[in-house]
Amino acid sequence: MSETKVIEVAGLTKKFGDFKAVDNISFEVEKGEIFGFLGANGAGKTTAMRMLTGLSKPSSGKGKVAGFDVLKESERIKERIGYMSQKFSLYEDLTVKENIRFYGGIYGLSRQQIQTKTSHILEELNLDQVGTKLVKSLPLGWKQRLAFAVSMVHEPEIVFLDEPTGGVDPMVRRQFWEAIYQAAELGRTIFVTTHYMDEAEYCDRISIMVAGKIKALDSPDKLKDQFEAGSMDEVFLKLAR
Ligand SMILES: Nc1ncnc2c1ncn2[C@@H]1O[C@H](COP(=O)(O)OP(=O)(O)OP(=O)(O)O)[C@@H](O)[C@H]1O
Repeated sequence: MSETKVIEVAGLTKKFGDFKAVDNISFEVEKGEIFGFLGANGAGKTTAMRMLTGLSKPSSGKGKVAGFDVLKESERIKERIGYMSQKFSLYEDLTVKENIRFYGGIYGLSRQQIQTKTSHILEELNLDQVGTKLVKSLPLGWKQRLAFAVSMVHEPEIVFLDEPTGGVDPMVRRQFWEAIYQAAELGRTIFVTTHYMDEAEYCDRISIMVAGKIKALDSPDKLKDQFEAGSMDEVFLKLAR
C-alpha cells in the first residue's frame, strides 16, 4: 500500500442471498482527505462502510484499510479507526465525563491519558459546564459533537461517520463540519456518509452510489462540470433518478 493511501478497495462486493447490496466497488482514499459517500436510501452505503470497518465480511473483492486487509485483519483495522454510527453510541444515562472515560477504557487508554483527553474534549467542545450532566439532557447537536470527539478518543487514523448530522439544522451541521475540518487538518482521514447536499460540497471528493455501484467519483467541482450541473443536488438527481 502506498504511504498516502489509507483506504484501497478493489471489486468489493457484498451479497445477501442473490441480492448484491454492494456490487463490485473500487476506490482509494488519501490520508487527510474528507471523502463523502453519497447515495439514496438503500444504495448500499452502510453495507460498504461495515465491510471497511471490519464489521462485515465481503463476499468477494479485496481491500485495505489503514494498511490492513479487510478480509483477514479486521481486528487490526478496528484498533486504527474510529466509527460514529447513525445511532451514535453514547450512553444517555451516563454523564458526559463518564462517557469519555468509558470509551477511553474500551480503547485501552491509561487513567492519565483518559484524564487528559477528558479535559481536552470538554474544553474543545465548550462543554466544561456540563461535564457532570447526563448526556440525555444535551441538545442533539452537542451530542453529535461529543460522539464525534469520543470516536476519536484513541486518535485513530481514519474516522468513519455514518450520517453524523441527521436531524439538526444547517447551522448546527455547519458547526459539526468545523470539527471535521479540524480533524482532517491534523492528518486524520474522514470517511462520511450523508444525505445532505450542502455537506457534500464540503468534501474533498465524493463518491455517489446507486443500487450498489459507484456511479461517480470526483471533487464536487469536477462532478458539477462533468454532469453540467449547477449544484451537487442537481448532480445527485441526474444520477440517482
Ligand atoms: N443483513 C441484510 N440482509 C439482507 N439485506 C440487507 C441486509 N443489510 C442491508 N440489506 C439491503 O441492502 C441494501 C443496502 O442497504 P444499506 O443499509 O447498505 O443502504 P444505505 O445506502 O446505507 O441506506 P440508508 O441511507 O437508508 O442507510 C438495502 O436494499 C437493504 O435492504
